[in-house]
Amino acid sequence: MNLQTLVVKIGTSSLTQNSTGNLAIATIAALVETLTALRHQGHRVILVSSGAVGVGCARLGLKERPRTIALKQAVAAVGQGRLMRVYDDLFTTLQQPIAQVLLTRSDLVQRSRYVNAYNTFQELLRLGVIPIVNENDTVAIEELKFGDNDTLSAMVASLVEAEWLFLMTDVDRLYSADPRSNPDAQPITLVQHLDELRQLQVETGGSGSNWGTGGMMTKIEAARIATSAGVRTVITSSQSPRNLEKILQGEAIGTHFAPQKSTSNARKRWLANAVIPSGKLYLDEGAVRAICQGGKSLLAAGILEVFGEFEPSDAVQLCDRSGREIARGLVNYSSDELDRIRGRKSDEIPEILGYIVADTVIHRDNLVLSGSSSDAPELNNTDPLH
Ligand SMILES: Nc1ncnc2c1ncn2[C@@H]1O[C@H](COP(=O)(O)OP(=O)(O)O)[C@@H](O)[C@H]1O
Ligand SMILES: N[C@@H](CCC(=O)OP(=O)(O)O)C(=O)O
Repeated sequence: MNLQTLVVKIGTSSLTQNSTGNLAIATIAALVETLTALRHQGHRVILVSSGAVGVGCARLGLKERPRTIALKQAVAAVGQGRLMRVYDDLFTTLQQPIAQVLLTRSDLVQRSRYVNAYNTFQELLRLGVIPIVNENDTVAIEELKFGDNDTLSAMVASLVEAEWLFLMTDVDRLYSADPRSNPDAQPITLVQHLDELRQLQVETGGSGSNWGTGGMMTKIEAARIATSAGVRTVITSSQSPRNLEKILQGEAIGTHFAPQKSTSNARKRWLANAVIPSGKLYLDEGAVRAICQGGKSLLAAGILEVFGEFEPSDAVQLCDRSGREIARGLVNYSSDELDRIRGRKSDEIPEILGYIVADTVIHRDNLVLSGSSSDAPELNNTDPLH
């Protein structure tokens, strides 16, 4: 059998009972059995588990999700420990070692911490451990949060170069609208490209339970991140974890999102998926063409407008005249400097600024196309991860 890296995400609505918020023990036990079986078959398995806030609420007798950030962070601290205790008891029964990995967005934004997280996951997987990942809710600050575990799981799948991301939830697949409120909603089984969902006018609604967050919206965003990193993504029911094995054997269960051609360059994957842009550059048609079709670096001459405040080495979005993002990259100049040199030739930079940092505003090595990063010509791979 083809041994693969699998990231499995399970949401609060599946881990807890909607009416009481208590743990759904049977679901968790079935999941633990399945993941252990997949491990024994030789697959490398990572579980991204929500539930800290939900379990914390149940433990403290709170009847709804906390609304203030401080309360949510406190409740998550109560719930995370209990959740891990349950997982450890069940996995230990099957002699399967696990590890707790708590991440915040800032752990992936900074390149050195991203590489460090990558190395830690590789060691855990090499040791045969199933890492159980959650957002570090207790310390995550608003601007540096994943905010939902669908996004977190997609970023983890991209980080570890997984073959599969399974988003296990309380519906069996994606529908054209929320099946709870629309009995006529049509099931969607295969999405070759996310543009199809726009054409089908899929409604993503809110969460189906009192405890889940984001509903289908965050799952589709997760599918976008994962598939653009080359990870096949499946939305499937948490009620039948054994289905994961059937899906791996080729059965068409759930909604499948086909992987897109992705860059093999790990640094570019980090740039495309993990960094948070601090600004935006609007480019003229010539610059858009040079970047999208020619695989060229960005020069100051092609920049029309500069938005946001940023420093050299920060990430920015590159947009065409209409504001559509075409690429992301790490700048050689600050926003103040770019405001002064935009639209000007590179040989004019020393005269305008009194110095020159680089001929390019963004070198092609630090640039990745949005959507299908693979369109950019591949470069020599000098990345420490490869
Ligand atoms: N188009 C759709 N197709 C399927 N489910 C949808 C759709 N739009 C909204 N939903 C709702 O999304 C819910 C799952 O999201 P959520 O409660 O956030 O789950 P989780 O806790 O697993 O992340 C479903 O119960 C369903 O009611
Ligand atoms: N980190 C949070 C999970 C937030 C979240 O995304 O929840 P869900 O939509 O149920 O996957 C927790 O453990 O409660």
